[in-house]
Amino acid sequence: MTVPPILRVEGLDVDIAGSRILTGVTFEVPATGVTALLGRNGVGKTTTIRAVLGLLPDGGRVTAGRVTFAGDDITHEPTHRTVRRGIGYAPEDRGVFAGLTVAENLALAERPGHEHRYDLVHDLFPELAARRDQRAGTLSGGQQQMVALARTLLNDNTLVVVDEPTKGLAPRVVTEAAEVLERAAERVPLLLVEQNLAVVRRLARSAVVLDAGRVVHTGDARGLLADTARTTALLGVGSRTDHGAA
Ligand SMILES: Nc1ncnc2c1ncn2[C@@H]1O[C@H](COP(=O)(O)OP(=O)(O)OP(=O)(O)O)[C@@H](O)[C@H]1O
Repeated sequence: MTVPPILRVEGLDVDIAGSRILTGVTFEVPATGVTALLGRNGVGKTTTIRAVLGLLPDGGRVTAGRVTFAGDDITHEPTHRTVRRGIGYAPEDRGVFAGLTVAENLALAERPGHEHRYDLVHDLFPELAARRDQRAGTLSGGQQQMVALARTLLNDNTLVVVDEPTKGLAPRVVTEAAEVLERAAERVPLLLVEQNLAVVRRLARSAVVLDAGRVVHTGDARGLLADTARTTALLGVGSRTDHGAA
């Protein structure tokens, strides 16, 4: 029996401030494993995620197409309702409250009516348990990324969206982040925006590639990355490559 995708994006057009940013974006996220959303800088990866979550900036709107989550149309739904359906989101800027402790940052993410998986979070991130009373603003970038991920795993989400989790991290920390993402993906499907191709190679089963606001490739991630010429053509030589995910 084929398991239906957890997320389906069909023919999505998005305008921001009168400019067309996404055109006919169509892809599916399987209900298990990691799906990588790839592409050069500025091609529309974050906009795609934000459109799914109802988080487009002022002046941004979905002008055509449909987003379906677990079989339900969520296209024009407010973010709080979409999130309550079970989508966790770790944004690119991590969204950590610097003045609050680790424990307070986690508590803020608790969603009424959901089971809170502190057992899972402390198992995946023992360091956060040890640093529970430390202000989040004094954590390293890698530790703040852990807080952002931990918040998405605390509630029993059925999809977690992670935007550039390894950006700006030292190679050793990238490896740690990749390990945590790999373990998280055993529990919940991930839609992952990632420019470090070693991380993508390690984690992703399928890949969606955007270029200039359009999908230019969907399919098996490792097959794509094994084809150097195609990878270079689609992602450019400027993509961060094989640092720190081994
Ligand atoms: N608030 C906004 N106002 C105007 N244009 C925007 C806004 N947000 C995004 N854009 C434009 O939309 C396009 C896609 O941006 P987006 O951030 O989605 O790309 P990206 O693939 O995530 O890039 P990066 O890898 O640099 O994060 C860019 O041309 C960007 O300038």
